[in-house]
Amino acid sequence: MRLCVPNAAVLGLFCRGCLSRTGNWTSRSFNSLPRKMSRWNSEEPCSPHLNVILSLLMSRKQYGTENVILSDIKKPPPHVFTSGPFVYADVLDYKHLRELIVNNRITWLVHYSALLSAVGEANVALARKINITGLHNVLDLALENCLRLFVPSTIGAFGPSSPRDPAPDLCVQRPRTIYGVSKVHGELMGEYLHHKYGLDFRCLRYPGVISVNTPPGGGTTDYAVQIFHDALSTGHHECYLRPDTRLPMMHISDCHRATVEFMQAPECQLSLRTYNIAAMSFTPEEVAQEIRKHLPHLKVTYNPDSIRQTIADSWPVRFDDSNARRDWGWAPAFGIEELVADMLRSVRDKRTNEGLPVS
Ligand SMILES: NC(=O)c1ccc[n+]([C@@H]2O[C@H](COP(=O)([O-])OP(=O)(O)OC[C@H]3O[C@@H](n4cnc5c(N)ncnc54)[C@H](O)[C@@H]3O)[C@@H](O)[C@H]2O)c1
Ligand SMILES: C[C@@H](O)[C@H](N)C(=O)O
Repeated sequence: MRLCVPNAAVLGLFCRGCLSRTGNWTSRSFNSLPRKMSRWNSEEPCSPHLNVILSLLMSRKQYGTENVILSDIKKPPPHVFTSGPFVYADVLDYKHLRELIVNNRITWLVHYSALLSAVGEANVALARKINITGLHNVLDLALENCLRLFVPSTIGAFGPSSPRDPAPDLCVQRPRTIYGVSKVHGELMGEYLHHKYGLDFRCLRYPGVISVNTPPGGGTTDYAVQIFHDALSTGHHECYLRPDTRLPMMHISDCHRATVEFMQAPECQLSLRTYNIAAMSFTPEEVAQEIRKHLPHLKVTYNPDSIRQTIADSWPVRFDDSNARRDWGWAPAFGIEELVADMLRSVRDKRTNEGLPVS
């Protein structure tokens, strides 16, 4: 049995076997790297993405190393490569994806590959290709091979005309980014194929995900990861959002647990195919204040970037996740205090292990 988690802009996992029947999960990440990640990704060509890597490693613990196949178009770091099956897979290469699914008897597919919000605006044609054409490939293959398919959506699937505080599961969705448009398209296509052909499509709208292993991927919420690295290196963070910009956020371990719990939930418990999940909402100033409880010297200056500020201003400030809580028992473990303490500990350990100074 194998679970495959393709990296939809983040993760690609293939899973051998059906979780519900066998308890085995195989994951693969299908990550295709935009040729021009320019200002966001340039210095981290080989870094693991938070969601993908962590999810994969944890999934492997739970479902068996050989049962989760990770994939990407980027070379993985050594510890990922040696942790279990890893294959090259481009979400735009339909024939190769099909070969991987057939040859490995994949039963679950987690599709993380995508270009995120800010980098998508910088390269709309590529974002359209990866986020929409890549998704169509994955949907077709899931249907053809009776796979259970997970595709993450995002707070970015909402726009300025959506209710923002809180945003419910079902409401007006008119996002103003190609990223958001592609995510709404994914939600609707998956739900259509579920209702028309019985595809076991499952989708969670993630808040901004925070992890020590996640390098900036060109998202609007990237600052909430970078601030921890800056706090422990230079002690100064320059934020590209205004200090009062409130956005929903989540610790990676809650994000991963939500995904696994949702994938394991019996179909009869699901009243929706796309759910919001929430944990906390904070502003740059609030997270800086919480960090200062541990590192009083942290200095934050603000230099709003018009593209990312406009995107953030169009997104929800809070998510209503009451349907996920009611239907399949979703409950986050991390609030802002726990998140900040854990991130500072993890970033400190990472820097120490890499021989870097810690401020
Ligand atoms: N990180 C977050 O805060 C967040 C929030 C909400 C939703 N999500 C969703 O989670 C998923 C992962 O996000 P992330 O933060 O890890 O993004 P990321 O930018 O860090 O990773 C994207 C991955 O996609 C891969 N990729 C790009 N083109 C590909 C192709 N042609 N074939 C295969 N792989 C390709 C890249 O190599 C990269 O590893 C995305 O679908 C994103 O929309 C992320
Ligand atoms: C929110 C999410 O989808 C992603 N982190 C972004 O900012 O684009």
